[in-house]
Amino acid sequence: MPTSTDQIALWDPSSFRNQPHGYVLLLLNQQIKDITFLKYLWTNAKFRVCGDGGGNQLYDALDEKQRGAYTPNAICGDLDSLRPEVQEYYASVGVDVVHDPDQDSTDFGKCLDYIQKHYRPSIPGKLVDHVTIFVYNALGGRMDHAFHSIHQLHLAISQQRRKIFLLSEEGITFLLVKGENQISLPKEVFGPACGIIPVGGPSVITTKGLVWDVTDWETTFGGKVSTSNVLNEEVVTVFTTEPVLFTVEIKAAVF
Ligand SMILES: Nc1ncnc2c1ncn2[C@@H]1O[C@H](COP(=O)(O)OP(=O)(O)OP(=O)(O)O)[C@@H](O)[C@H]1O
Ligand SMILES: Cc1ncc(C[n+]2csc(CCO)c2C)c(N)n1
Repeated sequence: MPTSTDQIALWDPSSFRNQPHGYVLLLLNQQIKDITFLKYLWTNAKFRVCGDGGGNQLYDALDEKQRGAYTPNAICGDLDSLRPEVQEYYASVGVDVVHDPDQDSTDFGKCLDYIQKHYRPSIPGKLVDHVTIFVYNALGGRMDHAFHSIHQLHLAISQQRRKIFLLSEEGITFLLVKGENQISLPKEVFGPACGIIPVGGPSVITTKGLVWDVTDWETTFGGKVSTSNVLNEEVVTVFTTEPVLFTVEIKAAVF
């Protein structure tokens, strides 16, 4: 869940740049396109987990000299993708390698369970009531995996203590909740292109801060969907009757 004040859900997708109480970085199994971006995310994160073959991707993206500076807290999954030499290396440097053979749940889900069990966000003198998780490389590969990632965003709404952002070098995607959402989108980080996608079924939305704003606009697949929209302000407000996906480009200059 986002931070909320008086029923307004507040979203800060640029918090991967610097977050006072830290965030969790979850690395999935897709090729790392830009290691500079991953290193940037890594440095600001407080806790890092790889989903199964995500461990191979990390291992392969770094040379021997750099590898020791980028060791995750854990690698979790059914471990059918993690190569033996990669597993051996990370186990030997103290990474918690967790094998869960269950074939009714995904490595992504197993990683979220691990994070819930092992990571408590903290900030001195302040109550932190949710965990922010940036998931790197959750979209854009196999379509069933991409939809599973979107499914995890829906699960996170009912699991109120979790706020998940799916991000890559290209953009960031997250699920807006029913009601009013206020999204902070600094223009040096995001844009111009964005979209609002009714992944959970028909919804009625009202927006403020976009070039093509809409009012009481029914959105549904087969009806109308706002893609190729453009940011017009640094704070965008979306009122929605059902959860809808918000997606926005990240500027390469950020990292
Ligand atoms: N091509 C991809 N696109 C998007 N996400 C991916 C892709 N490949 C893997 N993932 C994510 O990374 C996690 C770990 O991937 P890995 O390939 O190790 O899993 P897997 O258990 O072998 O997958 P499966 O059995 O579904 O093929 C997956 O649970 C999935 O969330
Ligand atoms: C209805 C149904 N569909 C697919 C799977 C397969 N499956 C889902 S998660 C998972 C593990 C992937 O690492 C596997 C193999 C299932 N069990 N039940």
